[in-house]
Amino acid sequence: MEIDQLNYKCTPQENWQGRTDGIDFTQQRWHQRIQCIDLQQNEIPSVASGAIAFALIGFSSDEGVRRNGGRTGAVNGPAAFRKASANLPVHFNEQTAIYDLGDICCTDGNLEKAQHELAKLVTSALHKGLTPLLIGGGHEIAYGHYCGINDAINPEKSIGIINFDAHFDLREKGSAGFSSGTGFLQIANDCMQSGKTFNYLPVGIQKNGNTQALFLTAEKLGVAHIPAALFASKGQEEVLAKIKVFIDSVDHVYLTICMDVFSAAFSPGVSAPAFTGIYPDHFFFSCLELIMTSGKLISMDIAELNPVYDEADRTAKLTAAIAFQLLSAN
Ligand SMILES: N=CN[C@@H](CCC(=O)O)C(=O)O
Ligand SMILES: [Mn+2]
Ligand SMILES: [Mn+2]
Repeated sequence: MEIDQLNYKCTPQENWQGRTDGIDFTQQRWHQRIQCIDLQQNEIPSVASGAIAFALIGFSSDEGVRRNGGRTGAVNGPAAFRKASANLPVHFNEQTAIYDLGDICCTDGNLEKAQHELAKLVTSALHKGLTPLLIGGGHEIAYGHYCGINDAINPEKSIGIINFDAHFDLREKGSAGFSSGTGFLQIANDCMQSGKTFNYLPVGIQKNGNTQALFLTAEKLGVAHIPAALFASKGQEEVLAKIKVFIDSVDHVYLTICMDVFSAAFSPGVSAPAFTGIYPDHFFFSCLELIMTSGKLISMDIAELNPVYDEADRTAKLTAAIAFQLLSAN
């Protein structure tokens, strides 16, 4: 595929370094399995039908958070993620391939261009039969990611967006332009223009992280959200039931996880920490399980990992643990 070199950085294979217990498959860790592809030299590998392959793609951008007046640093999220996940033990099948396709970068303030390059890469990876896992970067990753999915699928089919996030990210374009807080309103507007239904389920929403105006925008758009408070044990069945009903109502699911959905105790390395956020406990992982086993998950991302504010790498390690779950199901 054509990729603008100004927006692209391949991952050198030697960046995947870690502990080596042995070379037998059962002894391996991620750094021994992940294959880096330089998209300026090589095509995205095709996947044989029936085989499973994931495309790891970084979105190295601070621009959306900067425009949104937040704390920058997520530009180095993809690098922190690779470092934190290199030693993860391999629990996927020997036939499963994981390609690191490198980073789409925004270095010149032109966020729209970087999102466009990201969308093109996502579309190409999906056309080749890969399942993308994107690592941000700010939550401006979502708009580029969605556009790429939308371009890849049969236009008759619907996309449902499940967003684990403390925030709606349904802001109007600000004086600095579109940002990390506007992505889902941009998608809603695109849907409106093309006559598509906007299927959006924000999960883990905090009252103390969103203005009344944002709740009203969600209501006007017909967006039903799952509040963080419902993650308390008495609400858990309802959370699972609501996610299931949403999945049943769409053809494809795009999963996006904003690392600030978690309590700041677990996820301090983000722009806008949620002090009353959800816990990354077994219940959270059972929500992921429900989505992963639906057979509808087309593409996923994890956004807002910001190593500048991380403590003892715990947000990076949590991001890695979520990716581990997402990639180890088969
Ligand atoms: N992607 C983040 N969005 C949040 C950030 C909130 C904040 O910085 O306090 C938002 O715009 O609402
Ligand atoms: Mn967000
Ligand atoms: Mn958020």
